Amino acid sequence: MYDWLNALPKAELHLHIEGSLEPELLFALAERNKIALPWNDVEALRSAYAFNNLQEFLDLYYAGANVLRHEQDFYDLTWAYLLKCKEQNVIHTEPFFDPQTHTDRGIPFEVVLRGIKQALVDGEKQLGISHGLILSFLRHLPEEEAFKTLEQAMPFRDAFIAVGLDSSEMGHPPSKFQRVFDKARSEGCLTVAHAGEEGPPEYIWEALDLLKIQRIDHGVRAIEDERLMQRIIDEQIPLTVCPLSNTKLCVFDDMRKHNILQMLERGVKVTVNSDDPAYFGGYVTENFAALHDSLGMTQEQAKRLAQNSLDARLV
Ligand SMILES: Nc1ncnc2[nH]cnc12
Ligand SMILES: [Zn+2]
Repeated sequence: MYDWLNALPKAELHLHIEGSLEPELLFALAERNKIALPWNDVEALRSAYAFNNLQEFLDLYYAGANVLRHEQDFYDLTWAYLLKCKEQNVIHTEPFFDPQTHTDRGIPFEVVLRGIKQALVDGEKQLGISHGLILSFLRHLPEEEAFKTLEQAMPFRDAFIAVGLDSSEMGHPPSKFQRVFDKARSEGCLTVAHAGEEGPPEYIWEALDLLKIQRIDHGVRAIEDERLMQRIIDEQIPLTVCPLSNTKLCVFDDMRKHNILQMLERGVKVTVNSDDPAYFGGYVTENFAALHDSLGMTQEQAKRLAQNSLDARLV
């Protein structure tokens, strides 16, 4: 089944490029950039990948990103991810990048963007993988900081297709960023947002009504609100679901309790994605395989999920 799932043509619509930083590359970049790490070796780092919630993961994810300093580092990170896409027949990808994770450490915005974008452009030419890059704001930081980031991004407007919203969800509702998203849309950006990962269904309503998003990232808690479910089904609003992430971050305590197939059968446009594959134990194919192993996903369901990902592309 793994090989069959791997061979399915698919798009990945929810992937944080910083979350594809494998421990081996992290150590290699630390050595190249002469950065001391708090872990003795790759195995010690990997064994720290045990999380009880989103915040515990984010603390390690931001610490790991500290080894990314130069344009070439961002290029190498993105290229390694694209090679994985090639291996797993991901023919189109729409990665997020978190500029504030880097600009807050003194890395210029353009260093980050140039490295990632050049790899994506080379990936189109050399690997035949198309892309649309998404600039994601960190929601635990103030609105003002997001405005500054959008301003920094404007000279590079052609390099990305959309803005998104990620990081610590609880206590940081989409409404906090309504004005930033208004501005981004006025500049021609499409919009997506993480909502309903740990946060309540109200955050999904806000993301739809205030941020006017094209797609919901995660959205698994929509199932708690029947009126919201009806809207998502009627309007065929895509959900970018990340099964391994959801179990690693204890959104579901067991893959057998995941609601993705229940949503699929109700007519929700759900897709399968890896979120932060280096931290959660696998790329897109491993996510599909987990649904087969734990939920009995059939080949017919897998085909519909893969087709949804191709249909839900922003570009
Ligand atoms: N799953 C996730 N939720 C929120 N922010 C993130 N940043 C990276 N991965 C994330
Ligand atoms: Zn995410």
